[in-house]
Amino acid sequence: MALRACGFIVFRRLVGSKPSPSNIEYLLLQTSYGEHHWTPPKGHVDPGEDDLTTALRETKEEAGLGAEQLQVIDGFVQELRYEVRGRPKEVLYWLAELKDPVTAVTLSDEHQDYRWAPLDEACALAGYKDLQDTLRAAHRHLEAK
Ligand SMILES: Nc1nc2c(ncn2[C@@H]2O[C@H](COP(=O)(O)OP(=O)(O)OP(=O)(O)OP(=O)(O)OC[C@H]3O[C@@H](n4cnc5c(=O)[nH]c(N)nc54)[C@H](O)[C@@H]3O)[C@@H](O)[C@H]2O)c(=O)[nH]1
Repeated sequence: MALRACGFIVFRRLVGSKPSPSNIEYLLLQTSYGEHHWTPPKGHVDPGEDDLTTALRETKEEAGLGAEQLQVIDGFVQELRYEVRGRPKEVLYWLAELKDPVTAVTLSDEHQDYRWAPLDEACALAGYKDLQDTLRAAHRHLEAK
């Protein structure tokens, strides 16, 4: 059976700026283990847990951002499929805006750094083409709104 993880592409709009896609920054977290790769907050689905509940729980655990601080954006969810140590993995990402853009991010031991990055920088940090495509799809979704 495939590993399954769920998370949120969290974005914020810069303070004092007009609502425009060019003023958007995406949150990426850098793991404190392995290759120190960067991803949005996400993690494995616990047995019996609903996918969206996992995404919210992991975002709280890994970034300190709770459901009350996030506005989930309608009509966006993306599924990534890749292999981890020879096993297939599925990752579902929803999209959410941090309501108060100056809210502090609080990391857990799983991550050593975080970055609020505009689209191009976020894609450069993400590295993986499927995650880059997902970030770009999220950006297009926000531009179209
Ligand atoms: N010491 C140690 N401990 C680890 C390690 N590994 C895990 N732990 C432990 O597990 C806990 C994490 O538990 P959760 O938070 O619930 O899970 P996730 O958030 O799902 O986190 P993971 O890190 O398991 O999974 P991925 O992010 O998926 O990375 C796995 C590999 O997939 C590649 N990869 C990553 N992203 C993409 C992508 O978007 N696209 C593509 N194409 N490829 C991608 C990349 O090659 C990467 O190396 C930690 O607390 C540790 O205890 C490790 O290497 N060393």
